[in-house]
Amino acid sequence: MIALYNTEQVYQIEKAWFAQGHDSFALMQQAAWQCVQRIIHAVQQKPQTKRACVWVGHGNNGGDGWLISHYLQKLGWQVTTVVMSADSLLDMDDMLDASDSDAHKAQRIARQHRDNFHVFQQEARDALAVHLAADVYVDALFGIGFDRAPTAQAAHTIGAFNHYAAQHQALKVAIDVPSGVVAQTGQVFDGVAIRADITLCLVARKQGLHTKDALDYIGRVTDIPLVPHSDSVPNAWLLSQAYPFAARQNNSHKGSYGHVLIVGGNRIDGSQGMGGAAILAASSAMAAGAGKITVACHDAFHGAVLTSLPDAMTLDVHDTQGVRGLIQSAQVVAIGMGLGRDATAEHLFQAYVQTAMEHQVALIIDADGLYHLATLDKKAPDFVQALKAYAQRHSVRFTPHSGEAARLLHTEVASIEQNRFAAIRKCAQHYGGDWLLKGAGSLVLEEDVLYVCAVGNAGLASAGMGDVLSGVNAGLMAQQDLDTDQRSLRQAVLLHGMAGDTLTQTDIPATWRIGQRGLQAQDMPAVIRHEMTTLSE
Ligand SMILES: NC(=O)C1=CN([C@@H]2O[C@H](COP(=O)(O)OP(=O)(O)OC[C@H]3O[C@@H](n4cnc5c(N)ncnc54)[C@H](O)[C@@H]3O)[C@@H](O)[C@H]2O)[C@@H](O)CC1
Repeated sequence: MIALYNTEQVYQIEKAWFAQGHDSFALMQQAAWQCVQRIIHAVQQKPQTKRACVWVGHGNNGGDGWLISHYLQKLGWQVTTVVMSADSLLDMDDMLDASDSDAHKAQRIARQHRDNFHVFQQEARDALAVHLAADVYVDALFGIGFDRAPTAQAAHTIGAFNHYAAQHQALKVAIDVPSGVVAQTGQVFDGVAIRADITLCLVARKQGLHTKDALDYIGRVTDIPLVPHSDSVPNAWLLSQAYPFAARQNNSHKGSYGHVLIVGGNRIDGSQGMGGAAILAASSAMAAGAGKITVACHDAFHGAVLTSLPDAMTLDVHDTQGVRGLIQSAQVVAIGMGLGRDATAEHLFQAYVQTAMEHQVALIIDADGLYHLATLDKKAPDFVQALKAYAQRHSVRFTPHSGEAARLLHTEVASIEQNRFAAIRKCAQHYGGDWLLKGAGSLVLEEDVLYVCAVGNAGLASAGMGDVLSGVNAGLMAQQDLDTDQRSLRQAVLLHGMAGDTLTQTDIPATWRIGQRGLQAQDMPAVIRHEMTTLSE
């Protein structure tokens, strides 16, 4: 797994390196030289490619850019350097002094050899355009220092970079982080960021590159580690490879693979029903290998459940005595998918979770279950505290998207989206247990270790996909013969994402292939089964 770092950690790694006596400007030179090597490698199929347009900002990322301009120039490339703002320009008559920043040293070196650059001005953008023909566009405007909404100047420069790079069909190479992407969080403000083909990530892989908006801007990421830092503990890990499954014992029976109880699929009188949520969860739990499934849903949906999944048993979700009895014999209760949000559903949720805790049954709380949990956090804090204490000793998984997480933390969705890494940690601190924060580049916090999921695609953004994920989660958790990793929350998230990717790949048999648009939750269970098989071979 690739280690992911937050920006403070990256600055810390650099600081520790300098504290050992290494020179910071030497590191910048090394960074720039290695970037140049990667750029040359990227265009090796087109040896005639020797025109670059390098856009530089005023921080150290810009320093990298000045040196990249200089080195490419030395290698015989035709280079145009575009400076974001005249404020960062040095007076070349001033002598170099000891207090010169690395970025200034870099600029000085580049300009001493060839004092030729253009300052970007939005008003004079068309006049500049004649100088901007190039095969490679290098983005050295901002790196990890970019931490807020862009100023007008920054936004105009980023916009112009994207515009002219597209006009010249240039390869777009971002140095360290595409400018406009916040390396800490993956956030992009109002779509203003460089759309890179390649991101050359310096020192350590930034956590924000793999989640949220960043996924649309990073292109292919290549690491340039520069300094050894294996002793630094990463903030998160990038998940891309599921664990293989062990073969089943010959001498086993359905009881060996666990009993999943799905509690959801309710219908509130006078409103629409949500039986499909329970059906999707149950089919997916079965596809993930659970031994037995019972679906506790509104009895209006029992026929539909049995039609689509004859292997399941059904029970009325309002039959509290019956459901409580079944909870005792289940390995896992997955509760909330289409459970409804009225007072009766809230009462059922609290009663069933209470019973699961009394009988030490593993829990997955999703969808309307999370809605009730947020309400009970205010209304019945003792219950929520008891669940938190229970989650310290037993497996409890919470699987919100940003909206549900916002409700659970009694805040706005925007504040979750601003920093999903912080939000998932807050959720776990408040409620205990293991967490999945769904969305592009889903985050998983399991046993206090943070992961970012690198599989899955926008096709999974459709109704019912969360129910499928809860089912996969429950199905894996129920199988006691599997080891901890194979039953883990991260394994469920990977399986779900991999199934989505398989369905939308272009190089698979036509019978399986579905595009991202139109991919349906009901397409998933069969492919989840296929992924399980692939992982078992
Ligand atoms: N010597 C070193 O420490 C090394 C640093 N390196 C480079 O240095 C970069 C980090 O440099 P810096 O810390 O100087 O940061 P940056 O160069 O990323 O940007 C810092 C500047 O951007 C401004 N800024 C931040 N957000 C803004 C916004 N929204 N709109 C407009 N201006 C904004 C800041 O006020 C600051 O002036 C790395 O990403 C990497 O590219 C590499 O050269 C490796 C070695």
